[in-house]
Amino acid sequence: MDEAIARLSRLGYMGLEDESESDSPPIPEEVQIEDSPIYRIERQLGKGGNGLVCAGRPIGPSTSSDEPSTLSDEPSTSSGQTGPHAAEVAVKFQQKDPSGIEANIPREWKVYDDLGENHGIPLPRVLYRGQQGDYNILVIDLLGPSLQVRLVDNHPSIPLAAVACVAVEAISILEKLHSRGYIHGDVKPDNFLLGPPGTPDERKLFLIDLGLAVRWRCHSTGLHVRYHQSPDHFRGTPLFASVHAHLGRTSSRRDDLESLAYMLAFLIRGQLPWHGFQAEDMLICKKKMATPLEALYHSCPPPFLQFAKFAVNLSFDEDPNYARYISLFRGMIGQNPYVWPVNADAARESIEGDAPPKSSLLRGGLTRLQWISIFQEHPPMRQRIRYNVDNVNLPLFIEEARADGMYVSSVASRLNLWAVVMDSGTGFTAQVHTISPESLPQHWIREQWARNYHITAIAGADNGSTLVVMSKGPQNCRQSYHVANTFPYGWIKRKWAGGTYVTAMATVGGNWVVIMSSATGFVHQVVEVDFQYPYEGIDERWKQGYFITSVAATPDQVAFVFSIPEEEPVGGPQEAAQTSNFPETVVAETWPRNYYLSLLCYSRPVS
Ligand SMILES: Nc1ncnc2c1ncn2[C@@H]1O[C@H](COP(=O)(O)OP(=O)(O)OP(=O)(O)O)[C@@H](O)[C@H]1O
Repeated sequence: MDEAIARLSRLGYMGLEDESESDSPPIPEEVQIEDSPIYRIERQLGKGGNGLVCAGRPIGPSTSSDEPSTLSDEPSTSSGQTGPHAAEVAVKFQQKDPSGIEANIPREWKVYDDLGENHGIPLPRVLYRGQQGDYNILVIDLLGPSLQVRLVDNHPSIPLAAVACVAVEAISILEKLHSRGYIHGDVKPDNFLLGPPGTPDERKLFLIDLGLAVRWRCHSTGLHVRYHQSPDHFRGTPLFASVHAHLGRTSSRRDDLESLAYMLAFLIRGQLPWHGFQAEDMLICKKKMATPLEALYHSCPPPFLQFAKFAVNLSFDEDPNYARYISLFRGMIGQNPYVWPVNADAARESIEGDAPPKSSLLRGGLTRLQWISIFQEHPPMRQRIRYNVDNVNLPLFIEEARADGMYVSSVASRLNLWAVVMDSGTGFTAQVHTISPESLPQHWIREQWARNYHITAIAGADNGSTLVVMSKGPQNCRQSYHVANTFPYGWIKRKWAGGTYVTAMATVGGNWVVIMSSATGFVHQVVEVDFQYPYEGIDERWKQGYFITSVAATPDQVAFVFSIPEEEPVGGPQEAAQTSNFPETVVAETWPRNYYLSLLCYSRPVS
């Protein structure tokens, strides 16, 4: 993904001062780019993470007699005259990359280019663009106030029907943008503007700011982009971003619609339950996931809740049923939409779609994670499993199974008792284990490393004690571990770059412990981190050929590591189960099919 377009921890509101302001070169008093007229910069219209937008008035003639080249079929709001009565334009200043490393063309320009002419989306027309001094400058149609200004800042209580008008128009605009292969990526009240006051467009809704727009459909193949998650990559405005955006998932059409659902709740309520943690985008994400939609839309007319349910339950590459969403609001707009400050043309245009609502909801508040077990097909072998084992009985069980030719393959902990999986198909030739009462037994691990043992399983108890299992064979490897109180994705990524992969993972007393090894037999690895069981991420990764090779969870967060093995593993696809009791009955059902428990993890339910 393009790093240059990521905007972390953005303020999200026009009017808040940006500390970097003083470092920016001064905005020119006059602008002339390419063959444009000379524009006098008159006043600031808004300020975003990407630059400054000002009103400009043409005061001198264009150096060319040609009309400005236009990129849209929308009616012009500029008259072509110069002087005090000439129509104003909006001038967007974006500072050039001082390092000169980034190509000096803002992403937004490329998106406008790609959309070409006659795109049919209500965006401001691009009149001119070019560079002057330290700035990339885009001259576009001047529009009117944003929804933030028109409906929130200047309107103590917005009629619900007016918000319904916004809903239908915004859904229709997003549908048009999506149909051109793009998603907006930053849906929020600041980015929807009404037309200029006093013009026929004054109640028409426009979308601005394509700075974070990305393609959801590949230009050349027409295929949906591939699913991926980079947990450290956030783009958008935290207040309105979808939970998938917070979690660093590849953007798709559902993200714009989920942001729109939050925007509508914001217009109705004037704030959102996660207001106040703007900088801490992961806290916002947690709060979003923990807030039932029924609470978010409490005492709102049902169409808003219904739309939000549709939006947050869309899967990654599902086609949104825009016509159906619009039809939800039709009854609210009433017979005479002209009384509202925003047109609702889309409510009249659309016809209701037929697709029934999905019955299985992907989200609706936090799920209580408990036992997560992963099963893998394997040529017939012996497997023995014990759970609720205390520190005294653990060595006895392990010795007994060892005497029968089995080694520990996986361990987990629940309520300070251990669960142990032992089987005859590990390929290990020797094994040792220890229970350390507090944190990681670093000294013991180093001793075993010196004896050519490697960490092959690890579990942590709530009381901080750690069970570490180290094994020999079938091949030697170098290992390193990392302990952190947040999921250490940055460290993992750095180690991936050095050719090592995650081979074991646990959480101990709230800390993540991750073990990475060389010579793993993996050729690629990705992670899936979520605040609930990531059904969709697991399915997508399985479809892409990955296998789950590690899993661990805190009470409210779960991380899966997926790997592509060097050699195709023997056996069929993996299976995963999520159960509140120890998965004994699942095991009883899978063993006769030669599916064996390969990974196990327990997450304390959230109380
Ligand atoms: N064509 C326009 N007419 C009138 N005002 C505009 C226009 N374009 C932008 N603005 C004002 O400037 C603000 C910032 O514009 P824009 O979102 O394009 O900039 P940005 O730097 O990409 O912002 P952000 O980081 O918030 O996305 C808008 O919220 C709006 O108030």
